[in-house]
Parts: sequence; structure tokens; C-alpha cells
Amino acid sequence: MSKIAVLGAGSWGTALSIVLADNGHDVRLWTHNEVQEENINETHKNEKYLEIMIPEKIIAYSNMKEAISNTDAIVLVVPTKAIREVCQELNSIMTHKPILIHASKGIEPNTFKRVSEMIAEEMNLYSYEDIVVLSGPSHAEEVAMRQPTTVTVASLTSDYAKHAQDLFFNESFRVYTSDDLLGIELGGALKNIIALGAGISDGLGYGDNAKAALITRGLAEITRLGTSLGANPLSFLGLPGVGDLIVTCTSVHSRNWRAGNLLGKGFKLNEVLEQMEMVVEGVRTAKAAYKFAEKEDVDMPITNGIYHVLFHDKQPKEVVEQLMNRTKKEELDDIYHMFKQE
Ligand SMILES: NC(=O)C1=CN([C@@H]2O[C@H](COP(=O)(O)OP(=O)(O)OC[C@H]3O[C@@H](n4cnc5c(N)ncnc54)[C@H](OP(=O)(O)O)[C@@H]3O)[C@@H](O)[C@H]2O)C=CC1
Ligand SMILES: O=C(CO)COP(=O)(O)O
Repeated sequence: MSKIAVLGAGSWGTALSIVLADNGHDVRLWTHNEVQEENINETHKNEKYLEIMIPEKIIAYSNMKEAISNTDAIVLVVPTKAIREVCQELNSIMTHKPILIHASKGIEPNTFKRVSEMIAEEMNLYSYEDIVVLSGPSHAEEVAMRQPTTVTVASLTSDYAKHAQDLFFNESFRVYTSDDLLGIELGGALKNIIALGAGISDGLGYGDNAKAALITRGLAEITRLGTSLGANPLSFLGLPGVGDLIVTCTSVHSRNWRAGNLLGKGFKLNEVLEQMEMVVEGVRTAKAAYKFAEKEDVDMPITNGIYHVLFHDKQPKEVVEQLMNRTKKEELDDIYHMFKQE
């Protein structure tokens, strides 16, 4: 059994700690908050983030150096905006090199970096080839209740992906491997924008037809950007692509869907974010993807519309009208070419 530090004690860090503890590992859950550390160790609950009891063998730490000492694996699960800060602290205290797995979903605005790229930039001991990502349709609330869940772990180094698979795999948490780090990270990050759109659509009172259209055409534009950057188009048909789009666009557990729903009902972005209390990654990633698509000259009309609702006060109904009245197209035109690529 391994000693594993999970860095980030929000909903997803806590749920993944439960999976690892169920698998018999010695789990240290690091938080930047001393009060939360005490609460978790006294009550075996992480009340703000999950309702369920946490196995007693998960020990919370607020001292990162103690949390990572002698570990065989580190799982990084903080919001994307905190990745660099946490990695800088980690880098300053690392004296050994355990396997490094991250489970965050986002793209950095301005640099367009994915999480693995940010980690590799901040950590002296790790290169891009060393990083593993864990992604897929997996709401923390259901994982914590041991409900059947499937995810993918991806790394350019297949031994690391297999190692991560072994650490997490159990009877209710099925883990696949992939070598398409780029595609898996992009799928997980970009689906959050479409989930905001699905929430907006529901908030406006539109029905299942509109949501199915958003998911399908959202997948097309995610695949368009992903393949233009070199991802395998088939990755977007897998768990971290279409799988995560379905779960995030259709579930009340999704913070992105919930935030979108409030926007669709007429709330302003700042009012929505105040109410959420948890990270809504799609907002920051929408800014990144909008600019990234512009730079790469990739057509992403849904992302474009959501960006304008979020940051330029555009009315959601107006965006829907514009999307519906775009120039007539053949449905599979560009998709056909993407899948014909090697
Ligand atoms: N929740 C889910 O079902 C899933 C989430 N993810 C991804 O996992 C990542 C984390 O999300 P999730 O756990 O849900 O988010 P939450 O909002 O539930 O929790 C975020 C956690 O990160 C902590 N945090 C914030 N900033 C820092 C910082 N600078 N240093 C250290 N800790 C910090 C927060 O601390 P504090 O309490 O002090 O704010 C909190 O413990 C996101 O990228 C998300 O997209 C992926 C799959 C599923
Ligand atoms: O990524 C997720 C499920 O796979 C969680 O999505 P939300 O951040 O929208 O809750």
C-alpha cells in the first residue's frame, strides 16, 4: 500500500481521498486552512464540501512538508487558478520524486497553458512527460458515495498512467488509461464552458432539444480546437470528452451547470459567483478558450457566445438567436475531416 498526499481539500480532493483510502492507502489530505484541518481530524467530515463521513484513516494536514514526507504519490486537486501557487510551495520543499497526478480541469487565461504545462513549469523535479491527469464524468458527491464511476488517467509515460490506474482502480471506480494527455486535459477543461451554456439554456426555460444541441455542437467545437492543437479526435468521444459533457451538462451537482442556470435566470456573474461558494472553472476557462480559439483561428461559436454573456453583459437570448441564425452549414463537414486525420 502507498503513502499518498492529496493536495486540495475541496469536494474533489476529499472524494478522491476516499477512493484511495478505500483501496487501503495511507492518505494525507492537505488543506491551506488550519481550522479545516482540525475539523476534519476531529469530526471525520468535510462539511462545507461533502455531506458524507470520511474514513478515519484519512488524516488532514495544513503543513505541506509533513503531508508530503515519504510519499509514493502526490495528487494535486486545487482550482486551476491556485495550481502555480501550490506548485511553487511544493517545489520549494520537494526532496524526492513521487508520481504526480493532477485532477483539476481548466486552462490558464493569457498563457493558454493546461494544468500539466503549469506544473512542469513550476516544478524543478518534474517534466511534462512525468505528469498524469485524471479526468472523466465524476461528480465528487457520487464518488464519495461509492456510486459506479469511470475515469481516464493519461500521461505521455504509459508506466505512470498504469501506476495511477492501479492506485485508484476499485469495484466502484473504474479507471482507463490513455496516452493523449493533451486531449484528456482539453476535454475536461472545455466541457465546463458548455455546461455553463446548458445551465443558461435551462435557466432560460429551453428544453431538452436545446440541451442536446449544445452538447453535440459543443463537442464539435471542443474537438475542433483540440485537433487543431494536436489531440486525438477520438479522445473527445471518450469519458473525458462526451462522457464529461453529458454528466456536467445534465446534473444538478455541476457547479458550472448551476452557475449557468442562475445566469439564464437573469443574475449577474458577480452575484452568481458569490452564491456558489465553490469553484466554477468554466468562467475562467471561457476567457482562455475564447482568446485561444481566436489565436488559433478556430471557430467556436458557443464558447464565443458564452464568453460575451460572462464578460460583456450580452443577453443570453440574444446569443441563442445569433447561434440559431448563423450561416447555413453541412453538419459533418469539418468533423469528417478531423476524423480523417491520422
Ligand atoms: N467537484 C467535482 O466533482 C470535480 C472537480 N474537479 C476539478 O477539481 C478541481 C478542484 O475542484 P473542487 O475540489 O471541486 O473545488 P472546491 O471549490 O470544492 O474546493 C476547492 C479547494 O481548493 C482550495 N483552495 C483554493 N485556493 C487554494 C490555494 N491557493 N491553495 C490551497 N488550496 C486552495 C479551497 O480552499 P478553501 O476552502 O479555503 O476555499 C478548497 O479546499 C477543479 O479544477 C475542478 O474542476 C474535477 C472533477 C470533479
Ligand atoms: O468535472 C466535474 C464532473 O466530472 C465537475 O463539474 P463541476 O465543476 O461543474 O461541478
